[in-house]
Amino acid sequence: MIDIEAACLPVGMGSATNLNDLVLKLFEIGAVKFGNFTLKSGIQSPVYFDLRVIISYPDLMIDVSEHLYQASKTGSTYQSVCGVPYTALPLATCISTAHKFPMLIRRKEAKDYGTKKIIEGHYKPGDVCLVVEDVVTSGSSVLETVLSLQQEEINVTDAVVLVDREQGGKDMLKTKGIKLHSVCTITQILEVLGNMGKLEQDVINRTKQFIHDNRFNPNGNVKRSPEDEGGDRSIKRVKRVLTYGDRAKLCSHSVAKFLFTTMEDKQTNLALSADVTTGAELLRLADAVGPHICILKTHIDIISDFKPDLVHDLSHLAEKHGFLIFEDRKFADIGNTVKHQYSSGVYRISDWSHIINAHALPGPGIVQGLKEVGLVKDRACLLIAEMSSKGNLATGDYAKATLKMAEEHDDFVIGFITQSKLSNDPNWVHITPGVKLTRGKDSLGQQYLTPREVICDKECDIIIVGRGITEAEDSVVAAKAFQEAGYNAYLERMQKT
Ligand SMILES: O=c1ccn([C@@H]2O[C@H](COP(=O)(O)O)[C@@H](O)[C@H]2O)c(=O)[nH]1
Repeated sequence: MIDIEAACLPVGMGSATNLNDLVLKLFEIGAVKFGNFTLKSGIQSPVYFDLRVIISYPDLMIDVSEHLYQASKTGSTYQSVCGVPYTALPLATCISTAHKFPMLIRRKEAKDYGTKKIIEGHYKPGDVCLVVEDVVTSGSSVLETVLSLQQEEINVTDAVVLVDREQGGKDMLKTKGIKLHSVCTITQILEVLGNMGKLEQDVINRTKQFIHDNRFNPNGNVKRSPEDEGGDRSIKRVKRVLTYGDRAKLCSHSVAKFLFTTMEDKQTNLALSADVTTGAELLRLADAVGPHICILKTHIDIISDFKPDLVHDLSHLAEKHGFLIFEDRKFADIGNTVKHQYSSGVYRISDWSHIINAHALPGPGIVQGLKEVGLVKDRACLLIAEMSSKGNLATGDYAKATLKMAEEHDDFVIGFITQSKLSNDPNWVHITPGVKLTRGKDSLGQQYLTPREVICDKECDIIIVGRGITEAEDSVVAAKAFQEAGYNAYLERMQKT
């Protein structure tokens, strides 16, 4: 066990430079830039941190990691140190080797659907780990690493970051019981560079204003500035038609990003609802129709001969053809129960299904429960806002309340099962079941719209088609027809908007 207060500097390692020199050096090597930058959220920012470049300057690496180490000295005792992948990995390594701290590595993705470990290194339940990060904005990256560690019963009480952008990350982490220590804040950087005459006053003012206007609340959502909320009507907003590809670039969730990219690349907004009852039939259909779809939707509990091999083989087909798997489980219980239903039992859904869905009916606890399982595995959730069946009770303000719930969990929820578009925010994916080439209904209340009605008129993104394909004489021919109808409707909508 290492007491961080008691740990001494290794021989040959000098004390770190002062903060002013460190900030100046970061500025000089372009690790801190001022100008006009488009962040991954699509937001224009006057400041950008690219701390990856530090690895090209070994002396600076030692200096930065020593500052991190000093900032983390809080009297707490840690058994290990773990960097948030990827930029903070070498920094954690420097701290580890300089101060003889055992290191842990968190894999960014659990390969082979959870069979490989997420945390590498030796540890035991109850160990306390210090998390290291380069820049904190909303705090979500630190939290992802914390959640992975906690899944292995490793405790995290403190995290240390080189730059706190002061956009709400510290407060968010505090709500999760994590104390965030920083080497410097963006305010300090502006002050140091301003005093050294490296920045014009208007750049400093613009940056301060940006930080003020783009704070995240503890749920990870940006608190909108007055202009964004329409407070200043004199600011004109240019409406731009966003393609699936544009939206892929805007999305912060990896599953939504992959989905929009796939839709653009494969020219398909078709999800196949593979409602067949044997494993062989499911695999045959997935392999045959795979080139034409972006999602394969399953009801795994209707497979009469289910064996774990089935989802393993299905996952291979998903990789081969480039589609996502969506288990249409429609979770509808309290948070604690859905956690078990999602992670364990016969189907172990979270191990293989990229997307799941849930009813909003039980309240936010259901999303929180699912998220505790799915977030660390990079999984995504859809909330069921509207249903296709006649006489369903999801009416009135239900969809609006569902949207609000999704907004509070937008690190895990990527969109909706719905019959119409709920929001203009391009991050949300709107997915619609109940689709055939002609309008109609079945004998048990299912109601069908056409691809054009769904994509062009209702402005949804993806059509879900089941029996229109599975009961067709030739499922591939039918899938191609739906792919064409769905994608043409999208192109028509692009022309129209
Ligand atoms: O509101 C909803 C939600 C889910 N579904 C599911 O979609 C498919 C539709 O199959 P079809 O054969 O195309 O009717 C099915 O798996 C449902 O469980 C839905 O239809 N409506």
